[in-house]
Amino acid sequence: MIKTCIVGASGYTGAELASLVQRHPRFELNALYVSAQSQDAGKKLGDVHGYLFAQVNLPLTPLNDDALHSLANEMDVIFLATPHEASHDWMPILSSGKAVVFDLSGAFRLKDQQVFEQYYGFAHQQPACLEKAVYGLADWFAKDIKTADIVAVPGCYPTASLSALKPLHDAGFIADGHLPIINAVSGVSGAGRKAAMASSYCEVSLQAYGVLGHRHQPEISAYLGRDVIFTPHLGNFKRGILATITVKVNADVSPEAIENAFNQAYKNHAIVRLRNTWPKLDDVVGTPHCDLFWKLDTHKGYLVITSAIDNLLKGAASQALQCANLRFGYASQLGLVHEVSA
Ligand SMILES: NC(=O)C1=CN([C@@H]2O[C@H](COP(=O)(O)OP(=O)(O)OC[C@H]3O[C@@H](n4cnc5c(N)ncnc54)[C@H](OP(=O)(O)O)[C@@H]3O)[C@@H](O)[C@H]2O)C=CC1
Ligand SMILES: CC(=O)N[C@@H](CCC(=O)OP(=O)(O)O)C(=O)O
Repeated sequence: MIKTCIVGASGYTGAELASLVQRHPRFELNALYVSAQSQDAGKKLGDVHGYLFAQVNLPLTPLNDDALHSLANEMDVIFLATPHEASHDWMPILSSGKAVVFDLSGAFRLKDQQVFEQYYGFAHQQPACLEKAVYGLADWFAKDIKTADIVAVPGCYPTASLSALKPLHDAGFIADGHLPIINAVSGVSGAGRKAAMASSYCEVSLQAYGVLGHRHQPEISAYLGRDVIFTPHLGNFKRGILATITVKVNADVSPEAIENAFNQAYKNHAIVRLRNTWPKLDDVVGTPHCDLFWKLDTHKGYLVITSAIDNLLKGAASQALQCANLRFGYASQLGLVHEVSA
């Protein structure tokens, strides 16, 4: 069994990861960590998150310097479900041994350090780790993930957006001079578990935020290979992201060609489902899937695509596990979806 630990296990994505690893046929959940100051220190994870009651009984251990140093050689896999700053600071130690590190934060996704500082508000000081980090968009970068020692698991909005746009960009269908327009709504769990005014129950009402300045815009652009307009919205529901994306396509692009491009991109990818109707959040929440559906206006040359994911699963925890599966030589969906017989 592959020895696995989760740092930041009391948070929303960390708890989902614990649940997935616990049920996985090849990974073994060995330890759960929280910060040295954690209010949840010493509690069982199943007592903190009721849905894991009697399922995950490991305690939440405060992480100290000694543990940090030993994890790198004791573990085979370390999942970091921690704030960007903590992942940034700890990565050199955690990645210095045999463990492969899968970081759910944004600390190692953007290769351009100036852009990183502009969007994350602090200077990147781990250039060697940044150089080694591979972007973990599992259904697109499997070849690189299979040999990586550090995997930067994508953000939730970039996962929804790139899954929809990459087949079109790579096929050369997107018209030059037109930026894809991404409007996406996320549930409040995207903001994490800690209390904050903006994500407080009575304060949340459907609203755009981070307009023309959200850190996921450069992430989407960097891994798509072209600029985009990205507008996130916060919705008054707990989980899920629905992204509606409008793209101007070249004049000769037919509905059949688009269908073909999506079919080619996702054949043998059980996690991405090409739907025959507009996906709803309820179709994907609690699942590792990304659901896609689209329609082309052949007269105007505009394509509208809808992409739906669970932000805590395909947008974070289950995609991290897809990456770990790939890295250890398994099918990316192992432990995430059941095989369907014909
Ligand atoms: N929520 C989402 O939809 C997504 C989140 N992400 C990213 O994943 C990471 C985790 O997100 P999420 O689970 O939502 O966050 P939460 O706020 O829910 O959880 C954060 C976890 O990290 C721990 N933590 C906080 N501060 C520190 C610290 N200084 N050192 C060590 N541990 C710390 C917390 O425990 P404690 O405070 O008890 O120590 C908690 O276990 C973040 O980087 C986030 O940006 C990525 C994609 C989607
Ligand atoms: C609703 C909400 O607040 N969502 C988060 C995105 C969560 C995510 O994908 O996390 P990374 O920070 O790891 O990129 C936000 O907009 O900041």
